[in-house]
Amino acid sequence: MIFLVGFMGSGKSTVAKELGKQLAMPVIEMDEAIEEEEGMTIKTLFEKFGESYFREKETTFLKTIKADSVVSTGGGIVEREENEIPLSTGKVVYLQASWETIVERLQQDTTRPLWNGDDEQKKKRFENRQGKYERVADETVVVDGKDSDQIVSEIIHRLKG
Ligand SMILES: Nc1ncnc2c1ncn2[C@@H]1O[C@H](COP(=O)(O)OP(=O)(O)OP(=O)(O)O)[C@@H](O)[C@H]1O
Ligand SMILES: O=C(O)C1=C[C@@H](O)[C@@H](O)[C@H](O)C1
Ligand SMILES: [Mg+2]
Repeated sequence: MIFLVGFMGSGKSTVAKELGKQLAMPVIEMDEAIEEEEGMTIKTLFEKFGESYFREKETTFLKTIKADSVVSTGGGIVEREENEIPLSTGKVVYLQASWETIVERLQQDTTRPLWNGDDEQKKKRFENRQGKYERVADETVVVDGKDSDQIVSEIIHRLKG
């Protein structure tokens, strides 16, 4: 199992697709799976039931993953300490993006419920998460200025070595 972790916009979904292809492994997109299960977008889920409801679903879903796969986790997977147990059953790869890269990529985004409010609030969340991603990571790959092919090659190289 390979778990990709990182902040919103770090490229987990994009990289997971390519990595799955190259390693011939199935890809699990946690956000999409939860949206399917709940029959609504994450944005609506947050609006209707709040963040803690979503976190509950996220933890439950994470625990059910059994197949050897590339898992694109939600950006907030490190918000709950108990998620570290299922994460530790696989290799955790942290896609580390700078604040500037995240802002550039998500400038126009309106789909992510926690990508709202003022910049200071968003940056605080970003900074607060850094240590948490590092704590769960087996490998950290810096993604700034790299395309997804480069990132995928680097992940494969690291996991082999
Ligand atoms: N290496 C890259 N270089 C440039 N743009 C990228 C790269 N990887 C992803 N992107 C772009 O950045 C945006 C966010 O990428 P993506 O959805 O893969 O992030 P994510 O980590 O899955 O985010 P979330 O945690 O919110 O699901 C997308 O518009 C995507 O096309
Ligand atoms: O960073 C976060 O807390 C989130 C990231 C997304 O992947 C979604 O899981 C959701 O929007 C929450
Ligand atoms: Mg994603």
